[in-house]
Amino acid sequence: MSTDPRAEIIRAEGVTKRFKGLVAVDNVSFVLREFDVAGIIGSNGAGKTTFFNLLTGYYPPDEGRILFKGQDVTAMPPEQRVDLGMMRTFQLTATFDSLTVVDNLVLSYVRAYEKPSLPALFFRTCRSRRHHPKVVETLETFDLGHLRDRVVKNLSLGEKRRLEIAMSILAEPALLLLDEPLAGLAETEIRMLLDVLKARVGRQTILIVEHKLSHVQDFLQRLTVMHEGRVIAEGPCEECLRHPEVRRSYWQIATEAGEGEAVS
Ligand SMILES: Nc1ncnc2c1ncn2[C@@H]1O[C@H](COP(=O)(O)OP(=O)(O)OP(=O)(O)O)[C@@H](O)[C@H]1O
Repeated sequence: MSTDPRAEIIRAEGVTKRFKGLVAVDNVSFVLREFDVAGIIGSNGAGKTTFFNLLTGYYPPDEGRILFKGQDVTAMPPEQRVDLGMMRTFQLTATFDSLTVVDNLVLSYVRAYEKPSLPALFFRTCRSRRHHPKVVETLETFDLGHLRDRVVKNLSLGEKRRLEIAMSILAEPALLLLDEPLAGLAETEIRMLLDVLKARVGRQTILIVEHKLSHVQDFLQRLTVMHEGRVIAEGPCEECLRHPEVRRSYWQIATEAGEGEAVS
């Protein structure tokens, strides 16, 4: 029994997911508490994205269960989990590409705070919320002001990813899940995004799947390392990276992250 007084945000209990003969996630248990900022790493095919998909409801587990803020959500579809406060980004971005940047932010704001009917969302509410302080502040924080009226399909990958994360943070979800948020970004964009994420530490519960461990290591409080569907190490980053099985299975990424001495 844990003595940590912080509220539990998400708990996975012995979850397993099989694809035909392949066990993609193998009996994984995992807990995140309020304001934890945690990362999941693992080599290609380790099961990270499948585990994300189990947490967020894109797949039902074959075994085990998922609890969100104490509620069993194992059979709940993704959109209902979003309504409960679980928000994720994707490796490939998920934005409304035929709308402008500001209208994407407005949709995120309205969905999170006003929950209108769909026609109201598009025809009435949007225009009147373009100057809402939360929307304006988010444009500034994410350096999206100059792109405010740009149609999203004309943005670069980095700009789109920034927008997607801005949309998620604007909604202030109880749990923010980021699937490789830095993939495909230039160094300056990475630095900008990391500054925004660091500013959320202590204010938001965040789970990040990220290959570029060196970038996120200094603000992750906890790391979970997966290999062939299993959790092989969990705890503070340095401790995990010293773990013998991690050193065996994960040395390429650890080396990329500047951990060459520790794992050679
Ligand atoms: N829909 C699916 N159907 C069949 N097999 C799948 C499916 N999704 C994932 N897999 C397999 O499950 C295993 C885990 O994949 P997953 O994408 O979760 O790993 P990952 O750690 O996220 O890898 P990467 O870092 O390459 O994204 C892999 O062997 C993959 O081929």
